[in-house]
Amino acid sequence: MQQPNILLTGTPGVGKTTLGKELASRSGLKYINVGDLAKEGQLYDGYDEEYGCPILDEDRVVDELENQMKEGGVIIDYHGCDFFPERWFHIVFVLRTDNSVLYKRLETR
Ligand SMILES: Nc1ncnc2c1ncn2[C@@H]1O[C@H](COP(=O)(O)OP(=O)(O)O)[C@@H](O)[C@H]1O
Repeated sequence: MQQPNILLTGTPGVGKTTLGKELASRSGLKYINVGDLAKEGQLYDGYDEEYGCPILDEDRVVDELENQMKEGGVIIDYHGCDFFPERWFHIVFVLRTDNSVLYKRLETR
């Protein structure tokens, strides 16, 4: 039977990376941080001057991940989710935390 694909999404600082890595180490599933993947492969399409960050090339990210997602057993970590094909995931977790907690966490970034 194919192993599940899991999406962990939610606002930055909410705990996706922490949970994703822990889950991967306990389950043997593969953890993929989309931000890191984009950085490694330079999967960008321009630069956002307003936010001061590169713009993710969503189509190239999807192409890059397609084969692994077909195989299964992948935990995806990303704060966005609207550009991922729905068919990829067996379950989606939207992590949430109190805004005051989040604020303190993001202050240190
Ligand atoms: N369940 C948790 N309880 C307390 N602190 C947490 C928890 N999950 C994550 N953190 C802390 O919050 C910060 C942000 O977590 P991180 O996993 O990097 O979030 P994200 O990947 O969503 O940006 C880190 O300092 C981490 O140690």
